[in-house]
Amino acid sequence: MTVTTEEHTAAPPAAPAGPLLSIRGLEVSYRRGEPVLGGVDLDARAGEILGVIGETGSGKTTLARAVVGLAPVTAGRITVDGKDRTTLRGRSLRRARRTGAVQYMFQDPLRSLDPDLTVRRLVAEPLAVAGVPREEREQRVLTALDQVGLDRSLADRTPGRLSGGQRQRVALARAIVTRPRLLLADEPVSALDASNRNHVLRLLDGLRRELGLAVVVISHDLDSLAGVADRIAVLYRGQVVEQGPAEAVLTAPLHPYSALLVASAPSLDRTHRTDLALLRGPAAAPPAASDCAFAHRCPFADADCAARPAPTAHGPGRSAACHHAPDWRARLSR
Ligand SMILES: Nc1ncnc2c1ncn2[C@@H]1O[C@H](COP(=O)(O)OP(=O)(O)OP(=O)(O)O)[C@@H](O)[C@H]1O
Repeated sequence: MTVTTEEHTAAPPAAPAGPLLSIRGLEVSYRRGEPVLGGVDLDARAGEILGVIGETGSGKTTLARAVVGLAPVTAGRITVDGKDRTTLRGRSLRRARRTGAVQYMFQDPLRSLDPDLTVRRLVAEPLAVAGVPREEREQRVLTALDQVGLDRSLADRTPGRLSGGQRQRVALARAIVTRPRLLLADEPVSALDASNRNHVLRLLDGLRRELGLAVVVISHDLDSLAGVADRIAVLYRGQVVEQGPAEAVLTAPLHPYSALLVASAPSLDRTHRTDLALLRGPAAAPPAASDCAFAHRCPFADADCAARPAPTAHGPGRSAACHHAPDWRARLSR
């Protein structure tokens, strides 16, 4: 599949010195609830794919929604291209959304695409919202369809007459048609079969390279992030417990929870299969009151784990929030 950039002949904008997306100390609480995100720090650079992995309910969707101003941020700061988005309200928030510089691809394309609109209109909609002149829209729509490998002959179909993979491409075309700087893709392949999954992941890979996009791919499935993410952040109960280069996280996880995910992923486990029994086994006896999100499930928890572990650097761009990150692995072989 080719990803064309007919209209994007200009080189992608030079990558800014800092990250395109920067999240610091992000807290989100829904009304009367416990914080769903409790102090998240994350960065994504232009041209990079950041994978965010976590089990159901860990706060992945909330994280993406917070970036686009759809979740109640109670503390922290989110900047995109150096501009603070957490302070945007009312008209300035609507104006920022309309530009389409940050795009959020919803989890379920069947539910997020209006069933009565044709592909042409669905993809043109964000352009109309962004104020792109009508006469430019048709060409931009066709270019976006080409970019996601969707045959132009499908432009007059409605979502109900498309396959799951085609619908996901329509959602992707809608997301890139405004030439965003940042794309948040929420479970973009979870509803697809293996072949379509690979196509969509390759598309994301091509698009971020050719358009210089920062892409955040949210997934509960480590296998689908493995081939595409440059870096991976592991979310557990609203906290980033580990982040780092994908290869490092996947081959030598520093947090026991990441290790459990890696050892459980069918196509990933290479060396840690024997760890699984211990990692899945009964928790140690964590302190009665522990601020570590994982202590209640952790086979290595002890008195040290009463306090919440601060994310500690373990090399460039690598951190883990675990008191025992340096030593738990040694205990596996005992
Ligand atoms: N609008 C809301 N109001 C109240 N609670 C919410 C709301 N949206 C999400 N939550 C709660 O926040 C927590 C995190 O939900 P979120 O959807 O962010 O998790 P997730 O990791 O994306 O899960 P999944 O993989 O199942 O989509 C859950 O406990 C959920 O019930």
